[in-house]
Amino acid sequence: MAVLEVRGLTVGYGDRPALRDVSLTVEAGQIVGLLGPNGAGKTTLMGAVVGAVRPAAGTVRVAGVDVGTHPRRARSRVGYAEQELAVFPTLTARENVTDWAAICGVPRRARADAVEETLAALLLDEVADRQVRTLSGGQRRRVHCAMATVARPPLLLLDEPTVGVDPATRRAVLDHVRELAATGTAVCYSTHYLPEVAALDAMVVLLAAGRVATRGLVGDLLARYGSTMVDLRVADDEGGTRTVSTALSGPEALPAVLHSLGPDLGRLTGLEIRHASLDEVFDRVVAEAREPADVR
Ligand SMILES: Nc1ncnc2c1ncn2[C@@H]1O[C@H](COP(=O)(O)OP(=O)(O)OP(=O)(O)O)[C@@H](O)[C@H]1O
Repeated sequence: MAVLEVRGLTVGYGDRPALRDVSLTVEAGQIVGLLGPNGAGKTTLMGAVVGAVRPAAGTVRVAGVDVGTHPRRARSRVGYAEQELAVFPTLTARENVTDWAAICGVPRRARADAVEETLAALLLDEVADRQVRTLSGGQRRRVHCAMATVARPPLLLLDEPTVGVDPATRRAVLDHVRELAATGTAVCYSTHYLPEVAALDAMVVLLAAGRVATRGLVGDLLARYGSTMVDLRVADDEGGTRTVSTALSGPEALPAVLHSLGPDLGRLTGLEIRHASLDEVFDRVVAEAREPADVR
């Protein structure tokens, strides 16, 4: 079942388009990784899903409820951790999460268990009784994330939830997201860290300049756009080496690639042929999606 259904969504800020004819669905239990360079429209899309941004065209439905016509009912089905932290600094971590659970309608008898489970999942139990203003940036972000997930909403929107967190915490956030998806939560997860999307085995929706540039599972995208790369290591004047990376269409193209080094060919110290990384695929798709008029 589609928990989030976005159809033909177009949003502008003044006369500046931020989203153009974007459609996507997130099914129950599915994780969609929303990727795209700065300004691609990821936050705007989430804003439209929670009814904070009014579209110029298109529709958004959450669990079958139209955001345009029933914004409150739709909003009550969404847990949203926006990019900006929204935590009460003088309340403890536990109080923040408990109060939010109450606001979201988690019944009183189930509240304490839901709060403790969520705090534990995000490795916050040891700091749960400290005022949030005394916590580190990464801990605060986890409290913010816990507030979005504590009510187990049908749809979870996480906007760059791992910014500034350490590797152990990142793993905890990813595990928590995976567990929620396994119990049927539909997740829309925006990030600039491509390995996270791969670790979540998410369906990638890549936005560029307000449009869906491509979509697919990570493996499919690598197969579709991934090329063979050659890294040429060339000695520089300072006694070090620099690496020149180029896409290689096939073995027969290698002489031409070497030739392109010109006089530097005599300084070649090594070469390696490898598959393109996810980052290189991402750069290529974004570059191909960008229209001349979009370059600013
Ligand atoms: N409140 C606003 N008023 C005017 N323009 C805005 C506003 N919010 C966003 N924009 C513009 O809309 C476009 C999309 O911005 P958005 O924040 O949705 O991108 P993003 O993909 O989330 O970027 P980032 O990766 O930097 O978070 C950008 O060109 C941005 O400058």
